[in-house]
Amino acid sequence: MADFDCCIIVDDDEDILVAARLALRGLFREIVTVSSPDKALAAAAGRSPDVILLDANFARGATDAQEGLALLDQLLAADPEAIIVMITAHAGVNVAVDAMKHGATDFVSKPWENDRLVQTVRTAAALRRSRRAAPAGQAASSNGAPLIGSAPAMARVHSLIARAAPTDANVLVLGENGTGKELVARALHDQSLRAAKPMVTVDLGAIATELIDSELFGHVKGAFTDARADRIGRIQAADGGTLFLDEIGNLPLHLQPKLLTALEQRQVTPVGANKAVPVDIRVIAATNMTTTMLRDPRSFRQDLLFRLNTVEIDLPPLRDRREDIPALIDHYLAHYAARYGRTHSTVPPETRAALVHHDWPGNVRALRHAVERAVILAGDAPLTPDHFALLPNEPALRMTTASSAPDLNLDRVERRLVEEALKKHGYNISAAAQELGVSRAALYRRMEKHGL
Ligand SMILES: Nc1ncnc2c1ncn2[C@@H]1O[C@H](COP(=O)(O)OP(=O)(O)OP(=O)(O)O)[C@@H](O)[C@H]1O
Repeated sequence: MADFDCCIIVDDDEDILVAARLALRGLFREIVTVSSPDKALAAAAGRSPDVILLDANFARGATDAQEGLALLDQLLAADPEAIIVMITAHAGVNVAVDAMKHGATDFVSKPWENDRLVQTVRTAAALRRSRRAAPAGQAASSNGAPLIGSAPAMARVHSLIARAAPTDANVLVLGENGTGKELVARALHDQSLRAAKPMVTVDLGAIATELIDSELFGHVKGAFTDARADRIGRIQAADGGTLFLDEIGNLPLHLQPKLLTALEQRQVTPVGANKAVPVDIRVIAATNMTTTMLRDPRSFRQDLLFRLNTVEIDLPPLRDRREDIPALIDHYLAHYAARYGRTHSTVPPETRAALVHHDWPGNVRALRHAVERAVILAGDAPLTPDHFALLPNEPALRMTTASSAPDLNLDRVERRLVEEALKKHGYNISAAAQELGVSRAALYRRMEKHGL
């Protein structure tokens, strides 16, 4: 089941169109490729795509991205909510910065790694989805999805967001996977004085360790074997706006002093460059590390922590705020019923009780997936706990026992393995993905598939 509806890819290079289509086909029900700028507007107008992947340069040999930026402006004028990811290439480092300033959501540099392309586009598409999901007036942020929750711990979160957002203070968001850390980051940015500028996300759990340095700080041509062109770092791309460092706990210890220096001196030096570039950013970081792990200097430098956590927002796990579960169910029920053309408007009381009683180790993300799955499976019949495929609260998962024949159903075995890996690693997605031998993005796909 593809996660999103439609992606439009605009590029004059057939090879890029084919490569991008192949890489992204698992994410979208429909992928439309367009090879000339003049057809892009019509393609977008008719479809309301989740993401438009847009090449910066069309005219052969052009590197100044004028055509791409002009088209970016036109697409955004036609749909100010459009989510556009710019494809930048041999162009100077400024193209990515310019694109973000013109309103692009993100950028990918050619040649890309498929996993990274998928991750970037998935994040962008999720942003589009959350913008659409926000009913007018309910949004916690000007254009983000609503952060639902009125339990006392959430009231504190809302109040901290409101107070911290308009300041330039760095914010550290703590919480288990799926508790809404990214949503909080988005709300902070949207309610900040930097809202009109980009929020650039770096998911440190999704980038291979050896690439983090150049991803954050950029590099100059020739800095290392694969550095065939200058590449802008994400810190620089966030200039004027917000840098969201997701899964900051995955920042390798040896790069922590470099980030600290960049934050203190407000400048970055791309790998291989001899000149620093000034940057003006506000940093929001998030992690699922426990406070104890975070305060352990063997895993995290305390001086960097001190820089990042001027304000700390602690998101409670869903099992500690069960009173919010009914509102979350209703919200996602309305959302998915509309999406799949179903008539469900409520969840019967006994089903609701089972959902409130469930521990939700995957937190709100898992609840959201469970509701989507139930809406799909139930058709127009009343929703029962079975439709939500809840696993017992106390895990008693056994692969096989001597007395029972092994269950070799591939789908169920996969679900069990994913579930076991998640539990073993306390729902740390990066660690579970590593143990399973798949990328983080691939693990997310399987979690969604199995409603975990
Ligand atoms: N309070 C909430 N109200 C509505 N939806 C929520 C809430 N919290 C989380 N969600 C939804 O749950 C999903 C996961 O949220 P999000 O990505 O922000 O979590 P996260 O803590 O950043 O997860 P991870 O650590 O795994 O990256 C998203 O689809 C988000 O919209």
